[in-house]
Amino acid sequence: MSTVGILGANGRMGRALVSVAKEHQLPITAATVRAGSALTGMDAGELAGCGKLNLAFTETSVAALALADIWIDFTMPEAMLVHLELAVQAKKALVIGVTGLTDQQYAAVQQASKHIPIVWAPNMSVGVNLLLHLVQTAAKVMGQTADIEIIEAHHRFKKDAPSGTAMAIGHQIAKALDRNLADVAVYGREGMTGERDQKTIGFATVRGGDIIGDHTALFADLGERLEITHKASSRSTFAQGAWRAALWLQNKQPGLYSMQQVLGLADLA
Ligand SMILES: NC(=O)C1=CN([C@@H]2O[C@H](COP(=O)(O)OP(=O)(O)OC[C@H]3O[C@@H](n4cnc5c(N)ncnc54)[C@H](OP(=O)(O)O)[C@@H]3O)[C@@H](O)[C@H]2O)C=CC1
Ligand SMILES: O=C(O)C1=N[C@H](C(=O)O)C[C@H](O)C1
Repeated sequence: MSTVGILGANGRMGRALVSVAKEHQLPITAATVRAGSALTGMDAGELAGCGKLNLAFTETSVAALALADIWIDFTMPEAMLVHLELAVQAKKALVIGVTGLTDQQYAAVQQASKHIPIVWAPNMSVGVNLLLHLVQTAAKVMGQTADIEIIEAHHRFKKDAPSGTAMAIGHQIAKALDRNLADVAVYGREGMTGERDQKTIGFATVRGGDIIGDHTALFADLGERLEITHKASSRSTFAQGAWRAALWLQNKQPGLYSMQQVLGLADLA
C-alpha cells in the first residue's frame, strides 16, 4: 500500500488528518510544517491531541517529500503553489483541499496535473458532493422563476470568502441554467440596491465562533421556497474524504481528478 504524508500538519485540517490516520490506522509516514517552524521535531500525534504517533514533524522540502508516496495539502494558496512545485520535482501525487484560489493559482494546479496525479476539491465531504448534484436538479426545475441565493457560515478564523464550496455550488447552478457565474453573481448587498434581478445568483457569508462549515442553496419563488442545506459537525468528515482521495490516487496517471470521481458520483444524473 502507498504511504501518505500531510503538508501543513499543524493546521486545523492538518491535525484532523493526523487524528483520522491514528483512529483508522491509515498509512501516514510523514507530517511537515513550514520551513523554520518551532514545531519541527515535535510529535504530530501529540500536537493533534490524539496521543503519541512516533512521527516527528519535518520541515517541508523536496527531500521531505521522499518520506511518502502521496501528499495531502490543506494549507493556504501561496504555500500550495510551493508544494505543487515540490511535488512535481519529487513526482508525488497530491490531494489538495485549499480554497480561495485565484484563477492563476488554479491554472498552476491544472499545469502541475500534466505531470502528477492530483485531486483538488473545495469540499471533501460526501454530503456536499451529493449536494452539488441535488442543486443542479433544483436549478433545472425551479431556476427559471425562483431567486437563487447561496448562504455559507464558517468559523472566525477562515480567511477566504465566499467559501470554496459556495463558489462550487454557484458554478454548478449556473452551469445547469446555462448562465455564466461571473456575469450573474452578486456578492453581498447594501444600500438602495433596487429590486432583485431574477437571473442573479446571490452569495451571503457568515463568519463566527467555531462553525465548522454550513452551506445552503436557497431557491425562493412566490408562494414556496426550497432550501438544500449541508452542515458539517466535525472536520474529520473532510479529513476522512481527503484520506479516501489519497488512497484512491494510488497508481493513477497524471491528471486533475475531482472528489466526484473519488466518490463514484461523477455519473449521477
Ligand atoms: N476541501 C475541504 O474539504 C476543506 C478545505 N479547507 C481549506 O483548507 C485550508 C486550510 O484550512 P485550515 O486547516 O482551517 O487552516 P489553518 O490556518 O488552520 O492551517 C493552515 C496551514 O497552512 C500553513 N501555512 C499557511 N501559510 C503558509 C505559508 N505561506 N507557507 C507554509 N505554510 C503555510 C500553516 O502553517 P503555520 O501554522 O506555520 O502558519 C498551517 O499549517 C483552507 O483553504 C480551507 O478553506 C478546510 C476544510 C475542508
Ligand atoms: O475553511 C474551512 O474551514 C472550510 N473550507 C472549505 C470551503 O471553503 O468551502 C470547506 C469547508 O466548508 C470548511
